[in-house]
Amino acid sequence: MQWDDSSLVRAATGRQTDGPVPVWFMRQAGRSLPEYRAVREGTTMLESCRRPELVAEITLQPVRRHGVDAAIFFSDIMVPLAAAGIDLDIVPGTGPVIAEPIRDLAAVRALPELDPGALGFVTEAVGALTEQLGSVPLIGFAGAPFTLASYLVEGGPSRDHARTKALMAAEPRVWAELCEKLARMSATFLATQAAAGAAAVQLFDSWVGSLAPADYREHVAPHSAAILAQIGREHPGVPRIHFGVGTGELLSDMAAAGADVIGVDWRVPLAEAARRTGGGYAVQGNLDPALLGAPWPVLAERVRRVIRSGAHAPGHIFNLGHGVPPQTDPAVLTRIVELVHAESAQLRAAEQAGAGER
Ligand SMILES: Cc1c2[nH]c(c1CCC(=O)O)Cc1[nH]c(c(CCC(=O)O)c1C)Cc1[nH]c(c(CCC(=O)O)c1C)Cc1[nH]c(c(C)c1CCC(=O)O)C2
Repeated sequence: MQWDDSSLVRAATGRQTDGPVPVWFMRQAGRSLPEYRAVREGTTMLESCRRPELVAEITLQPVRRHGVDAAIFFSDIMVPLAAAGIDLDIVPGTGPVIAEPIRDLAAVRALPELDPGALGFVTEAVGALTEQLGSVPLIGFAGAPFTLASYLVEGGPSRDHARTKALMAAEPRVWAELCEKLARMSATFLATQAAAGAAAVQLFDSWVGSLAPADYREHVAPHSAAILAQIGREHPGVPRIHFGVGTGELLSDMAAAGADVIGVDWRVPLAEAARRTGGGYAVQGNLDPALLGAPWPVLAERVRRVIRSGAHAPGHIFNLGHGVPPQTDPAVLTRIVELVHAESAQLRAAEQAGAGER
């Protein structure tokens, strides 16, 4: 495939070269960029996601500006649910809001299925993008069932996911049926992107870190695994990144669910994440986004620390530990890309030579 030799796909599949570590940022497209705010003006989030030309433009903006090694498809984890006909909105400053929260079997059974034909706008945008991106790989993505279910059950964003966890514990069969439906929608969304040319995919289980490992294994992992397995079967050349926040205790289970790359937030050093997942997985991360406002010398040293730690995994994709905060000065992101490109090969080699001596 066209992107097999890209630094991103090589790092993701255990074929990292001795060249620079690939770098991209979660939420690299978005409100930190003035050019994003300009083109989004007057168009709602969901409507923006349905316009292929706008999606392509927004996806390309951070690639042009920062020189990152991958684009991430501009969309949202809620887009396939909206395309299926679930009544929801994405409210600026709040996040996804569901008109009628899903809290019982009848509501789960009444949820529509996603017709792949309803995702024509995705196919069109990904197709246009893969042409315009040339050698730069496009990352497709979807939300994982737990994170999607949390929005559906709570009705909107939530800090503790209390209703979601209560439903999972008290009504395991309702929960399973809900997650099976969501897994089918996300798998369709991901497979559509991969079929149209995405070079890699990321499954976002952003809020799953609120679960204990036993609950994750019993009630969540099988559903995420079904999505990752379908991509592995249908698109064997497309590496799968599996990411969540606060997942230090879940990393090995999230890797075992069928990932090629384990996404790590800032709480666990990458070398430790590699150890917890048995040393066989590439890692992605994990600069603390809170440090983007720190003075450059401080930030630069943290960037170097992340690169050294990532050298202990078979592959490393540099990223933040979570998304770019909207107030970020975009010039700082460009500077990080330059630093990773200029210094990572040497830092990695030195770290690996040092590890060999110990
Ligand atoms: C939990 C989640 C959502 N959406 C997403 C996740 C998982 C990633 C994560 O953990 O952050 C995934 C997502 N959402 C968006 C992307 C696009 C690509 C990129 O990363 O650059 C991706 C990968 C665009 C977006 N999705 C959203 C925006 C902001 C909308 C705007 O600009 O008006 C963008 C650029 C809206 C959204 N959608 C969601 C939230 C929490 C928000 C923010 C609400 C707000 O603060 O306004 C749900």
